[in-house]
Amino acid sequence: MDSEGRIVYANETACQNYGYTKDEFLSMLIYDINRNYTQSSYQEMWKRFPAETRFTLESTHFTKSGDEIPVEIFLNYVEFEGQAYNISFVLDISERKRKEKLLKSITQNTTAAIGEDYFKLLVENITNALGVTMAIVTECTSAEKTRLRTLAYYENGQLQENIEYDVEGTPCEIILETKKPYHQKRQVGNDFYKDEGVVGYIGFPIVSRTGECIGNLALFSNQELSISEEEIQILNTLAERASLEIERNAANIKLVKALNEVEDLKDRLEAENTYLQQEIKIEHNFEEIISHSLKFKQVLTQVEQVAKTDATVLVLGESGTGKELLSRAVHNISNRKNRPLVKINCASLPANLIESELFGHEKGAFTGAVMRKSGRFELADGGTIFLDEIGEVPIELQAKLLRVLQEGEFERLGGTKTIKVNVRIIAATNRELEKEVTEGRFRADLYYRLNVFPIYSIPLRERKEDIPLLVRHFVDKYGPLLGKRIVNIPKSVIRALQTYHWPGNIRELENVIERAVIISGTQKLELAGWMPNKTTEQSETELLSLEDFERKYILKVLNEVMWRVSGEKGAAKILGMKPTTLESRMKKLGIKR
Ligand SMILES: Nc1ncnc2c1ncn2[C@@H]1O[C@H](COP(=O)(O)OP(=O)(O)OP(=O)(O)O)[C@@H](O)[C@H]1O
Repeated sequence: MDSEGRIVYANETACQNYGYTKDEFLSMLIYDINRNYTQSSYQEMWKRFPAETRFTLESTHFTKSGDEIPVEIFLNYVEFEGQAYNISFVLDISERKRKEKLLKSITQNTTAAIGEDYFKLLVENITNALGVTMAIVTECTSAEKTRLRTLAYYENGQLQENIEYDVEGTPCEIILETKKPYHQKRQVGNDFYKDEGVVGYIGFPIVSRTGECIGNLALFSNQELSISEEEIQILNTLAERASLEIERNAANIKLVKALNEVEDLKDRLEAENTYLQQEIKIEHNFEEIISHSLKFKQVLTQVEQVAKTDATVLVLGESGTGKELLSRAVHNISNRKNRPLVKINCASLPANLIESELFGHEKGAFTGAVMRKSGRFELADGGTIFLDEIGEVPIELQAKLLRVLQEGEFERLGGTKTIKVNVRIIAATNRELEKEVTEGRFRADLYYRLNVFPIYSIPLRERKEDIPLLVRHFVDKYGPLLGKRIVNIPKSVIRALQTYHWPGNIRELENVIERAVIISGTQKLELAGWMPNKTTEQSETELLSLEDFERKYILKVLNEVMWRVSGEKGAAKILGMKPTTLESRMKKLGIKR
């Protein structure tokens, strides 16, 4: 064409593509096929000549049938016989434009998607838009960047299972090293891909905010893979977005983890709170361990010694001797005193419930487990657990208990997650554990683990010198509660109490005093009908000769039947002997009314 826009020559291909004959062309102006031009804009363009002799433009051309075709025009300035001409080579770029349009639409299609969904949509849309064989988005599995894991993988018209692979020798390796896009139009330098029939490759680095290459976006093609600058730019933008999504994913994982931790803590606090509220309702008087007997002082010294350590403590002794009181004292003067002391009475729960009480359970672990529940070990984390009546723990559960003692870990019932706790253990029992071990009811290994620091709680009958103090203590405790002011505790009362052998120990004494406070009519403590028959009774644990035992038993029966020897309700009948035999036996044993 010339400077006026007149077409002076058109070749065969132009005629074919535009649908005009050569003659028709020669009578046409450039504006007939390029409707974007006005006379002045054509002049503007022409002004670039002759300073620039060749340049490129993108525009659209119309065919004779009215189709608008996107074109790339390579303009060339020539002078011929004193005339200036522009020779344009026109390239139909419909296909490229179509792809670009599709690629642009990916940005729109994926704006709403996040995380994994974004990656999936991305590879699917890219594969379809560019007509490549497969597309992947990957992430490095470690800081060394030797392996990549796909976050989404699309091939053969569908999403594939994610894979992980070594980067060495793959084109992805080059991207990770250079942090730049890498394009192989028709010659992928990798045997593996060749085997797969891959010839074209283009990959883009996925770079984190800190400038690190954390993965890539890669396209593989079984045909030559030509790609325009614009397409490269779009793909780069998509890779940038992928980087944000990878970071969002990582942040999400952290967030979910943190949320779970918060949930766990919340559960624990709630459970701890409920537990502590129950505990507050239970009355404690551990501040006051009443004693001045030397023997008991030694016990208290032991309590002090062991409290400072984290050692497991086993408190042994008869019922009612103050084992729980001592256990609480250990906790209260230990470094864990500001964390809870969590108690569980192993005798008060059915065997199947002890496990879930101790270790907690997951939702649905058994019928009725409608919610996840933390166990007492979790509640006691950082504090102390008091396992009362440890001798009652079913043998099946003892191994699990041993594991907590040894490793500090366990799983919730129905759960697989191992929970680690830092709990100090205090166990108490009135059973002879050694005997339980020999008889196979208690695991030896658990016994040795528990028996690290045994403390023997002394029976009251072995420290009768404490009785006056204890009586005073309980009188002062119950007097105000019962609206009584008892000032005087007669020596005779104390003496009577001291002659009794107290099988129920301090708990029994406490009950007797409470009752005495109730029945005392004056400011003087009265035992009323409690003592007479029992004061002289022998200790149950005392071993007697057969003769002494016979005497004691006959006396007991005689007392029961008001000393009637013969008759239906007489002692002889109960003892299964003739009245005369009983009388002579009484005589021999020196039994008189
Ligand atoms: N030294 C003491 N001073 C004051 N009160 C005491 C003392 N020892 C025990 N008691 C009281 O006696 C009662 C029984 O004590 P505790 O429950 O500690 O005994 P235990 O040995 O754990 O009993 P069991 O084996 O039956 O569980 C509690 O009311 C406790 O407060």
